[in-house]
Amino acid sequence: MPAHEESSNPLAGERAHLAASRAALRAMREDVKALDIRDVTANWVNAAVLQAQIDDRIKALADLSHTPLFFGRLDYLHVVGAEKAEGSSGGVARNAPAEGGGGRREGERFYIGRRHVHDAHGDPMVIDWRAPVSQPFYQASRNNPLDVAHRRRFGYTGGELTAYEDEHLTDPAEPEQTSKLLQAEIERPRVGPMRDIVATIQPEQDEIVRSGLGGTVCVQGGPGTGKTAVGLHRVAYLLYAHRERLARTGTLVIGPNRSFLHYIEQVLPALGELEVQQATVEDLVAARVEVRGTDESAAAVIKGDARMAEVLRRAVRSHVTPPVDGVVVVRGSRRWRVPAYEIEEMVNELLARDMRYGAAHEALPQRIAHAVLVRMEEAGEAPDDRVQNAVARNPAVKAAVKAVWPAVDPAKLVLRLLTDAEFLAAHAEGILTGDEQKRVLAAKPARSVKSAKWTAADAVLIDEAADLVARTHSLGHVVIDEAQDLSPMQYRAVGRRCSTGSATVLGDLAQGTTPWSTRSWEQALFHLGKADAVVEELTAGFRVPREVIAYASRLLPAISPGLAPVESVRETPGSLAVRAVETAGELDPAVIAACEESLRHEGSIGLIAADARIPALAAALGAAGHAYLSPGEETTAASRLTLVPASLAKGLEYDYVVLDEPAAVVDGEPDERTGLRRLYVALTRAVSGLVVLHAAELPEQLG
Ligand SMILES: Nc1ncnc2c1ncn2[C@@H]1O[C@H](COP(=O)(O)OP(=O)(O)OP(=O)(O)O)[C@@H](O)[C@H]1O
Repeated sequence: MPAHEESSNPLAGERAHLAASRAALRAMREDVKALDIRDVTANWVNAAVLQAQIDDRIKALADLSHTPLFFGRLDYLHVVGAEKAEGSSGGVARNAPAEGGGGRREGERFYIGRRHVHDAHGDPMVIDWRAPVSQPFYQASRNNPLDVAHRRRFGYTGGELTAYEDEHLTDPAEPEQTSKLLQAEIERPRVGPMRDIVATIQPEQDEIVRSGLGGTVCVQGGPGTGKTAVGLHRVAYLLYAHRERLARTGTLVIGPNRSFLHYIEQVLPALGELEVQQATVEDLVAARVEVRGTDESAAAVIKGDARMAEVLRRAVRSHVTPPVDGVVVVRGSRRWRVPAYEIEEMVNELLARDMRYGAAHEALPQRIAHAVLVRMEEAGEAPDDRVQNAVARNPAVKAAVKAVWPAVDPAKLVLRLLTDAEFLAAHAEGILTGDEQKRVLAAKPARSVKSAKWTAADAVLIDEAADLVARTHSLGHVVIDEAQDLSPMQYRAVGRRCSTGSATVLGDLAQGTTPWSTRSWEQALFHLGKADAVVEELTAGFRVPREVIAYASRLLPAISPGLAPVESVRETPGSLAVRAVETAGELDPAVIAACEESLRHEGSIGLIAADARIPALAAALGAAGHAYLSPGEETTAASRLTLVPASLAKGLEYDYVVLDEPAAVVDGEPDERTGLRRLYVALTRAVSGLVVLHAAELPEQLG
């Protein structure tokens, strides 16, 4: 396009670049589809593997009509060095800026989007937001323009490019303004699953997203500060910057429950990342036993306490017994004897090493066999490796190992600890008080691993024991969302899944609602095995309107003294209404009326209530002819109302929230502080408006 056209009608110029980029993406896809792999693959296994990779690539190259191919543009002042321009996936979109009147080519222009697109010559048309050259799109400011003369943000309606917004960062005459496109993005109604925020990541969020793979980052942030969004974008970034390594080692996102995982599961695919596992902590540890029971909270707190790790370590090690007799191995006409004291030395040496119990169990027969071989050599024989292996498998050696260092079954071990008071006492001595021991002992001891009613906390203990026996496989990176709710033992379970990798820990101390919830991030990171992690804080709120967050923040002194309230970026006057009804009987009709009022607006509606109130409200909604969804079910334009038990509200958001009877939400928890925290979570789910309805008195802390 000629330069004069660009300057006289910028939108047309940008649309032309969009159309050309789309055509280029289509061509890239066609190229991959046309690949003929028959000649390059030697056998059908290779062919199948290659074909699967090609299919993934075709999927990744799809042009999604509702996700804009690019959302920003940077015009650099100078030519960008190759090392900065190149991300791990190769080239970058580099176009010469339209030549001005003098036709002088200066810096370079980059279009920034979700993925890399190049034209038929391999020249880039759109560059990935994760490439180093894209970072100034998020970070450049008037104070520090990072060599960017001109930043442009694009606005879309449907799939159409309809608006743009310019900042001339090096022009002192241009006044500073907040971006209307950012504001519009934040206020866009929230129908459907969680969306990516790639076009509007804020500078302090970007810093966390791009922090290196080597280190663990912990983010403390109040409701709606973008912790979940940041964690998911960080995975996408790491997969871009370290794709090969992470493809080998794997990545995992941990969330509090299934409905939450459903809510977030679309974000990574929208960013082109399909290979990230998602699970709850229960999913991770429940692979070994089926969880069918529940604990009293006092028992669960003790089982989740880090001291249990030491009890388990002692219990596992207690299986090692000093040898009484030596070993006599008979081979042919000869007998070889390894005396007890020598086996004891081997055992002591294995105990002194930082070795898994099971690995030592495997090593001991080889050590004994080696001692036998030494004797054979001394006697003039010339045994080889095969002889050593044969000796290691000799029944006498096996019997000795069984007596000295027997195999340990993790589930059986935990079952014994939880059912055999003497066994527990022997290993918990000096660690758990007598009272604590009584609390963890099962009321109705099960006979077998199969018949036991394992609880979630038991499964974590078994996982710990299993790790003492055999090292748990570590992934390359793990993101833990709503981390404040994990027990120390759960942190350990997650920590061993990233022992050789790194983690992103996301949470809010004020939203901890488990009896064992995190009191300080330093402690949590210690249990995770990442004590050297940095703790960052996010304070700008992108969800909850100012009035609503101010109301909810009245609870902070009671639930998390010392935490600063979130600074909302959203001024929405009239977003909060608190209404009292005279009698309990009037509550349900008033709640239904408030839902109907909210339904008149665009966007999703969440009716949040104490878990115990859900059946009554479900019936009332039904009687009034309103269909409703459960949390995690996707809202659509046709079906926008979700009935949310307070216990499942964490992490979710709705455009309009109707909150039923706060006192019942508080009373639904075992203690007042947990109740108020649950209420804080419920009060902070609304994007546009919150209506609080109550027949009972409001908790005084809200007063
Ligand atoms: N930079 C941003 N641009 C646009 N929207 C954003 C940005 N950051 C966060 N948001 C939006 O704000 C909302 C809240 O984000 P998110 O759920 O990640 O917050 P959170 O800190 O995890 O909240 P909670 O503590 O309640 O779980 C989401 O709708 C998210 O898309």
